[in-house]
Amino acid sequence: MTIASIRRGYHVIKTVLQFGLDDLLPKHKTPWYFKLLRGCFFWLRNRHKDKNPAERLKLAMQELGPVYIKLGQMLSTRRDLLDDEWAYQLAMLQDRVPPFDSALARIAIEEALEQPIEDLFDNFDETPLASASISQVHTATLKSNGKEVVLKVLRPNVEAKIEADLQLMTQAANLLEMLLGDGNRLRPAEVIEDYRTTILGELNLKLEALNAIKLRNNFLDSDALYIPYVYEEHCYKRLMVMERIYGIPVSDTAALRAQGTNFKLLAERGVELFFTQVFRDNFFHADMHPGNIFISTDHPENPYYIGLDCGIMGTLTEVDKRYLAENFLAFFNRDYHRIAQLYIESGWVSEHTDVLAFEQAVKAVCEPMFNKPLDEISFGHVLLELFRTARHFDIVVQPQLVLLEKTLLYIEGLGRQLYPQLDLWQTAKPFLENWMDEQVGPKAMFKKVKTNAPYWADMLPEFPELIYDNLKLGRKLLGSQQQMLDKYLRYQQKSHKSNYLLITSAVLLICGTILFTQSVTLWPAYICIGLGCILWITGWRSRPKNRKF
Ligand SMILES: Nc1ncnc2c1ncn2[C@@H]1O[C@H](COP(=O)(O)OP(=O)(O)OP(=O)(O)O)[C@@H](O)[C@H]1O
Repeated sequence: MTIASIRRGYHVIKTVLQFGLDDLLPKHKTPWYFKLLRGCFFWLRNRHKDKNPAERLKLAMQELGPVYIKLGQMLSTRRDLLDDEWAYQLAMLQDRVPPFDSALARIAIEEALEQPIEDLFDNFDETPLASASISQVHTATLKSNGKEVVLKVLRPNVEAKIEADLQLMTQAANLLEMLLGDGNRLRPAEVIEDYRTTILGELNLKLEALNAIKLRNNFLDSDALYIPYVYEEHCYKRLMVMERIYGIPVSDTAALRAQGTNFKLLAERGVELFFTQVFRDNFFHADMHPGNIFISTDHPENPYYIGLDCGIMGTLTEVDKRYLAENFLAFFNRDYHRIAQLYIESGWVSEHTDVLAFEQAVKAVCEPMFNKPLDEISFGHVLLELFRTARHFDIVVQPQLVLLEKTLLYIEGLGRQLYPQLDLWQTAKPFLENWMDEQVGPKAMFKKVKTNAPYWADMLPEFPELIYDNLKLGRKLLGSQQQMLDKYLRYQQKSHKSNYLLITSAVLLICGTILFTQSVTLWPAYICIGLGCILWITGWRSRPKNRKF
């Protein structure tokens, strides 16, 4: 444990206690050791008694920085779990984090551009348009084409703050792995390591720009999602320049209602977007909190999403994708036996797991869900329950699926907010069935042949040469194998001969010694011993020296 992480740990405890977050725990349920620990920090009193608990939580997260703000952003989407005041306060973490000094923003932008802002932009607005966890956004007009743009610049020193928090989290995760029996199965250290890669990736705006360009290209003809144009030539590690968009934040349901938005279509398009990104493109936006999603204003009856902040993108392996799709389908079809089987086939649980017991456990979690009205079903709740169930079996938490689960939670929160009656199953099922058909049916076979055909056609002229080379290689291999065999046989022959001589010499030496001690005439003893010595020397010298063939 480093000094920096001890200091940071103390800062976290101090913030939690000074914003009175310990008061949020019900008194009668607080364990004695927790009360004892609280007593040890008696000088850290709640200094914000005048504010309500939700506001205190928001302020504490703001104080603690980006890693905690991101956690707050995620929580803010769970309106089904939180009261309105809590969700309202946490939603402010999405784009209303206190801004940093505009003079610092100007310096950072000019450092990245290596020239004054005014050389490239007109109307640079010193007052930020928005200020979020990682960055601050300023508006301007691009001199070269007169288009409105935004300049997104990283907060000063944000990397060091995140690194300190990650170190602390890693240490906490290591401790957890040591303390908890099933800590290893949950792989907290690995999950944190994965989060580290993701969040550090978000600190590189050049990477974010490339992600945005890729996502934009994937949805260029889509009527469900629009990604703003990115000016790649003006993007750097700490600065990104892109088209300014106008839209209504997805969380502003009052404004959306006022413009007559078709909520049902919007919610269905949200689900469709999730599955298209995961299964069709294998490239999904993994930071879909409402601060990053806007709704178009041009055709409210046919609305589309506008996506920002492509810092965190997820991908899955082909195998995981396939098992996931099958899992979803089995789930929609209430085929719990198949779910249990899939978990074993994919290696997510040990092959020694009792399939029947596991199937029953999964059924116990999922079945009650189907008996509830749609607006009471929570995927988040099911995931949580499945996770708890998993602890009784040998389930290893897959880090690559954690991002996906988080995205699913966002989507659920969003869908719930827009259109509570949304039938997730009916919207997703046809899409998945179609995708599975494309993966395994004759269509898939045809597609694979079609995809590989140009490659095979390219290779065709080289076939005779390849065949000739392979035959030559085969002959060469055969030759060297024969050589190896010959060497081995010679080694064996030498070894047998030497062993034979050594054993005979030993017999002669023993006989010679006996004759020497027992008989009156000594010359037979001398002959035996002499012969024994000669044979021993010959046998020893004829030992094979090299065991390498
Ligand atoms: N192209 C744009 N046009 C208009 N407003 C924008 C644009 N890009 C960003 N914004 C505004 O800036 C806010 C913050 O942007 P963004 O989410 O990209 O920053 P961030 O620091 O990565 O935030 P997060 O906390 O989500 O990580 C957005 O919520 C939005 O209000």
